[in-house]
Amino acid sequence: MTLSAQGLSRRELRRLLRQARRQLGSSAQRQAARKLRGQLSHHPLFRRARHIALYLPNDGEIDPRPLLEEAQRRGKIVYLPLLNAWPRTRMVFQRIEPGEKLYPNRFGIAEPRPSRARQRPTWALSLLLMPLVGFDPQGGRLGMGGGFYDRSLAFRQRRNNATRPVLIGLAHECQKVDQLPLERWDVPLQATVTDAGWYPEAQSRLSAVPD
Ligand SMILES: Nc1nc2c(c(=O)[nH]1)N(C=O)[C@@H](CNc1ccc(C(=O)N[C@@H](CCC(=O)O)C(=O)O)cc1)CN2
Ligand SMILES: Nc1ncnc2c1ncn2[C@@H]1O[C@H](COP(=O)(O)OP(=O)(O)OP(=O)(O)O)[C@@H](O)[C@H]1O
Repeated sequence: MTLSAQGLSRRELRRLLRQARRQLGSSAQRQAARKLRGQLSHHPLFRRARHIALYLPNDGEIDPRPLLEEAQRRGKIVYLPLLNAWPRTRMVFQRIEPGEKLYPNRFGIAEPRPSRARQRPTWALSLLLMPLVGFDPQGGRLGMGGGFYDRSLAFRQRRNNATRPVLIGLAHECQKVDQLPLERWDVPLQATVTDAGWYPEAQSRLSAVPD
């Protein structure tokens, strides 16, 4: 079942889709997280990426922690988003180590203590696995509304031949929408992966990755 976005504003879509993902119970969440790892962990995009950014789940988001642990086991370098104290609209990516102590940010999402030496510019990441509120099979993405990811990726608009990082959205199947209304600053995703599969479907067979 796919939700039709027709006639709905971004605000209304956010409310409906956040509600849908929050309604998933803890066993459904655990199963979705396991299936998500199954969808990605053997894929060349994941296997060949060395610098991978993920997130810690919030507000019913699909849980990428099994993938995060898999990446650490394989010796990859793992990054989490870190909100800047100033300007507050900026977000950077900072590497974390297994077992590192994390602290809640102003939204209650755990993040590492700021350390400039451990941050990597977004354009130098291999793979960015992004949280989202809604997606469409054409690469459209709807976020929480803060514009944090869009701003971090604005360099893509200026250099639209940039191949790094590969942008992949992670979501529950219930976050799929037929077609999202796009804004001028929206950066398209190369693919979205859910517990049920890849969108567009052909990406599941893709093997080339720039690094
Ligand atoms: N897991 C995760 N981490 C992330 C993001 C995300 O979407 N998911 N972000 C992606 O941008 C950034 C944080 N952005 C966020 C934006 C809004 C809210 C949020 O819960 N807003 C509440 C209002 C809370 C408040 O103002 O105190 C709400 O809208 O209900 C959370 C995170 C960085 N880290
Ligand atoms: N490149 C940018 N430069 C400046 N402002 C931006 C940029 N991208 C987005 N914004 C601002 O961020 C706000 C939120 O954008 P939008 O509703 O698209 O967020 P989102 O994609 O849902 O959130 P996120 O990117 O954090 O997941 C908008 O009001 C927009 O003005």
